[in-house]
Order: sequence, then structure tokens, then C-alpha cells
Amino acid sequence: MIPVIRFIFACMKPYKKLAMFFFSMQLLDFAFVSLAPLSFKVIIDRAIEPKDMDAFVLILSVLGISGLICLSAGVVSDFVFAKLNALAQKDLRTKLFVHMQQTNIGFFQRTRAGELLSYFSVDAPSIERAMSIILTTGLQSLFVVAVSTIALFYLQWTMALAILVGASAIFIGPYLLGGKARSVHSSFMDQIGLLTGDLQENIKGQKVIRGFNLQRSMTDKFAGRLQALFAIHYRKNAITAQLERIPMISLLLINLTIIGLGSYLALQGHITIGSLVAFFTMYTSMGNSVFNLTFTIPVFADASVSIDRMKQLLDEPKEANGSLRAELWTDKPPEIRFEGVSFRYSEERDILQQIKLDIPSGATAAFVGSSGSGKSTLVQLLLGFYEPNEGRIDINGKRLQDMDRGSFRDRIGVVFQDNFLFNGTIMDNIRMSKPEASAEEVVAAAKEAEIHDYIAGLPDGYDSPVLDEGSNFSGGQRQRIAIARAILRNPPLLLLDEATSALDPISEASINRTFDKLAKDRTVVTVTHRLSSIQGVDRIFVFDQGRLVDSGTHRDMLEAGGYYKRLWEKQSGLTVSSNGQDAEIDEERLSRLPFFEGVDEAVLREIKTLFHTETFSAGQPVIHAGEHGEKFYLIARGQVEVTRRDSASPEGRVRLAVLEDGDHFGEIALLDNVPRTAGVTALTSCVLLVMQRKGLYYVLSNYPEIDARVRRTLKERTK
Ligand SMILES: Nc1ncnc2c1ncn2[C@@H]1O[C@H](COP(=O)(O)OP(=O)(O)OP(=O)(O)O)[C@@H](O)[C@H]1O
Repeated sequence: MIPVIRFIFACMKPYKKLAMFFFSMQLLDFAFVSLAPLSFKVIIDRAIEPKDMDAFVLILSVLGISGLICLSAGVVSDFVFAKLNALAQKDLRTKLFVHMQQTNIGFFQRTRAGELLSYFSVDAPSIERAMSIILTTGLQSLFVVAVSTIALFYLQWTMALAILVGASAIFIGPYLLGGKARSVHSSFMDQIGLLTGDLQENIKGQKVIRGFNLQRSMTDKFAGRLQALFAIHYRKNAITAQLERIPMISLLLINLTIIGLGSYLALQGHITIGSLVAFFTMYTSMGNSVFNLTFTIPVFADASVSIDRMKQLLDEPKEANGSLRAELWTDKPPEIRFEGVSFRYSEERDILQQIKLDIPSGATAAFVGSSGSGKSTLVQLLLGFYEPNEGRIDINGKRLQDMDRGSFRDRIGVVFQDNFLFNGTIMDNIRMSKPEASAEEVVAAAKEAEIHDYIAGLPDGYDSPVLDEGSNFSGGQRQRIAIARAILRNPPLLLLDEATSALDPISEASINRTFDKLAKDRTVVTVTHRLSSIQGVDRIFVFDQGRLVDSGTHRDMLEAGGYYKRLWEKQSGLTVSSNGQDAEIDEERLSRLPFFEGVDEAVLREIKTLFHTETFSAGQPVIHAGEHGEKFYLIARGQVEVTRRDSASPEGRVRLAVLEDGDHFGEIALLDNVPRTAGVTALTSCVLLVMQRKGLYYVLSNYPEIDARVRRTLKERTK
């Protein structure tokens, strides 16, 4: 109880004067409510029994006037409290929100959004309820009980003593059950958090759920969650009812005792009728107050759990911050140096190992490598989202860790793969990177990002609303708005993390030309898996499983023939038409597929014609697990995700791999004539070269040597 009261008083601390006024008004109100029953003694003993009309009028007038004053004070206190409580809620929510803006970004990756929302939707209201019940009904009841106890002793001390003994029994039950109530309530809140998290995920993941036909498994999972909630909800309700019921029973027993004892004392002439009536009235009013007090017990239990939960959030460490301001390098694009940087998200494994690289001031650099090799993590380290576990990152010779994150990020323009658009207008969304920008500057940035014509063509132009995280725009349009947002800043450091992945080839080429123009006089770091777009950059860094395995210019690394060359060969030989609707593979690239290695060029020319193109938009399923394998796929452009159903995982599936430009899939089910064991979904818009079963069978039946090789390759793969 004490921590809850302390917390409530801490909430009112900034409003001391208002709180003092509230308590004074309440005091008047309470005084009248608790002392009014005594008037019976005065009226009966001084007016009714002696039949004194003057005394009667006087007593009634005093009672009426003081009642009016005190009740008016009560009404005023209601208004004051309404304001006090709303202010406290506002402060609490602000505190939570501000803290969330400052916590380490890893916190958001560890905690599901639904659980975070429940701090605002469940815990804050629970504290509001506690504050309102404890400071009004609770305080009033406590006051009435205290004053009534004194008055009862004054009226008849033996009966008062009997009440006091009985009243203490009222609180024993709740005291004993208190610990259990707290733990049950805490589990209930945890379950609510999980349920909200599931719901949030379900709403956001509807496309994937429909695409993979996961409605059934999602419903089953939700039913499981509801069942767990039901079990704890039932226990919570039962224990709350017990907390309220036990005092009611005790109260009833005391009532019976008082009626018996009081009547006996009056019968024996130990007390006057006036005292007896006043005693009963006072006792009834006290009983009601005790009864009301018992209702505050579950409220205390709820609030103390919510306070603990909020404390956990408020104890989350803030993002590290230094004091060096980035104005130090305003005149010069930054030089970036990673010196022996290692990093891990958790103790399990190093995501980056001993990375050492140097990007000169004003240079363009690209981070490339297979999916999961750590490229985006490097960008996040560069943004100061995380601290390296070993080594240091220097910006213009100054340790990034020592820099003030805010001023540093003010000088960065960043475009992520998934860019978030906020509710508001297009203008708001672009302008948020530079709030003071004029409308003309916003339009210029949109023109550079090649989205101006589209926006200008909308009925409301730049004032068109952005709804539901931008779902009223295509992936490409969202990306361009995000690019315009980054360009508007005119930043000395531009970070592009798969910034063009959602665009079609024409748009990608033209945006890349824009980026080339923008690269002048700034340092640009691009993360991409598409090597064709970074041939001209000054330095390419190639990563594999968290290590830097190759670096240099495109030409140097091709000549050196290392990891980069292999990546390049995987992606080359595949062309996509400028409208992104048709793809082609050349014979040389075909011969590098394990099946067709060493096959005659004439045969390859024939095989080539058996491919056709299929396109998929982000989120669209390519293969459903369990369906019959009819096609073999080669990714000409885009990224797909290979997943297996798994009811134990929160998403209902686990990711097995991410495949990208130059990778192929689908041949095992096709050749073995077995159902697909995994599902494949497009992560970005994809252009796939597809060979139908009959095409492949035609090749295999006409060219036995290919058939033998394919079988061999398959055997090796499925070993
Ligand atoms: N917040 C995180 N918590 C734990 N592990 C993470 C987190 N983010 C990424 N990882 C893991 O770190 C590794 C590197 O991920 P990262 O996103 O940096 O790779 P990437 O090279 O950018 O991949 P892609 O090209 O697919 O985006 C992956 O194994 C990934 O699972």
C-alpha cells in the first residue's frame, strides 16, 4: 500500500498548491459527512425529548448552513480533483513516452509493440483508477472511520471497543490474501500484454497470414492465448471477489453484535435513546465507509503491479550519449573508420567480427554480401543505435561513442529498406527531416527523388493524407517519399540501406543516378545486395558471416578473383527489361547453374528459351508449403524468404533462408515429384525466371548427361 500512496503523492508533487486546495476542500466535505450523525443525539436529547421548538429550529438551521458550505466544498473538490488526476495522467504518459524515445533501440526489438502499448492502455488507466478511488472514496472513508471511532468512544465506549475489535478482523482476510492477489494480478497483466502483442502482430501480419493460409493456426494460437488468459482472469476475479466478500461477512457479524449489545444497554438505562440512535447512525455510516475501504484493496493490488511494470520500463537504460557535438565536422563530409569493431546483439554469437575499414571524407562506399552477413548492423552501429562490444568507430578522427547522438544524426540522411510513413500529409512526411524547410525546398527534394510528378497529380497534391503507415501508396512510392525526406536534409553523410530495393528497374536506375549526383561533396554509404548498382563506387566492402572478406574497387576485386567475383558471377548474365516485366538469362550464366555446367552452347541456347518470367510484389507468396512442385525458379531480381511452418514460433513460421539476385529454388520438389516442404514469399518486388516441369523434363529426356548431373547434384544437396 505504501508504495502506491507514495507514487500517487509523487504524481501530485508538481501541483502542490492545487493538491493542498483539494485536500482542504475535501476536509470540509468529510467533516460534515462524518459528524452529521451526531446531530441525532443533539436533536433527540435537546429538542425532541424536551419538546423545545426553538432549539429544534436553531439546530436544524446550523445543520443546514454548515451542510451547504461543506457540500459546496465537496463539489469544488470534485472539479479540482478531476484536473489533478488528468494532469497526473498526462505527466505519467509523457514520462513513459519520453523515456521510450530515449531508450536503447534494442529494447524495441526485444519487446513486442503490443506489450509496450499496454503500459499506456492498461497500466496508466489502472493508476488513474487507483488515484481516483484512493483519494476520494478511500480518503473519505478513512476520515469517516477515524472521526466515527472517536465519536463512538465518546458516545459509548464499551460498544465502541467491541466495534474496534470486530473491525480489525475485517482487514485480516484481505491482509492474508494480499500477496496472492498481487501475484495473480501481475500474471493477469502479463497475459494481457501477450494478448495485445498477438493482436497487434495479427493485424500487421494480415497479408502474410492470408498468403500462407495461416488463419486457422493463428486462430488456434489465439484460442490458446485466450485460454491462458481465461484461467488467470478467473483466478483474478475470484480473488477480488474474496477480498470484497470477507469484510462484508465480518461487517454483518459486527452489526448483529452491536444491535444486541446496544439494545441491551439502552434497556438497562446505561445510555439515552438519543445516544443509541446517534450511535447506530454513526456506526452505520462508519460501516459504509469500512465497506468502501475494502473496495480500495483490489485497487491497491492492481495499481502496485502497474507501478512495478512502469518502473521496469522507466529503468530501461537510456541510449548512450556523448557530449562532443557534430558541428565539429560541418565543413567537411565525414571520414569514417572502423577499428577492430566486433558486435553482438546477445551473448550467443558475434554478428560482426574485428571489422577494420576506412571510408575517406567525401567517398562513396558500398557494403555488400550475402543476406545476414551483418551489413545493416554496420549501418546501425554507424547511426549510434548500438555500441560496439570491441573496437571503435571514428568519425573525422573522433570516437562516435563520445559524440552527442542528436547533433550527429542531424547531419545524416538515412533511407532504410522499410521506411515508415507517419499519419499526416505527404508534406508532413517529407518535411519531418527538416521542419523549418519551405514548401519549395520540399518540392525540390521530391523532384530529386522523382516522386514530385506523382504527388502533384494527386487531387490534394502534397496535402494528400498518408494513411495507416503509408498503405495507401505503393512500396516504391513510399520509398521515394523516404528518399525525398533524406535528400531534404542535404546531409554531409548519406546512408542508404537497401534504399532502392522496392523499386522497379527503371526507377532504380533513375534513383541511382540521383544518388550519384547527390554523392558530390558528401560521404555516401550504400548497403545493397545488387552489385550492378555499385560498380562505380570508390570502395566496396564485402561481408560474409560478420567478417570483412574482400574490399576494393569493382574492377580490382574482379581481377583479384575472390569472394566478390563469385558474387558478381552469380548476379551477372541476368537481365531485366526496363519495365521490370521480362527477364533473360544468357548462356554463359546458364552454364554456371550446377545442372548445366559444361553443356554445349547450342543446347544452352535451347534451354534458355524454356524460361519465362513471373513477377511478384513484396509480401506475395511464390510457393505454398505442401503444394506440388511444378516449377523451378531463378531470381533475376529481388529477394525472397524461404520459411517453414512452425506453430511454436510467434509468427507461425520460421525463416530458413533469404535468397536474392542469382539464387535459384524449387528444383528439389520438382524433380523428386514431392510436395514442397517450405513456403517462399517475395520480400521485395521480384522478377523470377521460371522453368515449368515439362520444360525441365524435356531437357532431361533429350540430354541424358544433364539428367545424370542433375540427379547427382540433387543427391548431394539432399544428403
Ligand atoms: N535486433 C537484432 N537482434 C538479434 N539479432 C539480429 C538483430 N538484427 C539482426 N540480427 C542478426 O544479425 C545478423 C546480421 O543481420 P543484418 O541485418 O545486419 O544482415 P544483412 O547483411 O544486412 O542482411 P540483409 O541483407 O538480409 O538485410 C543476422 O543473423 C540477423 O539475424
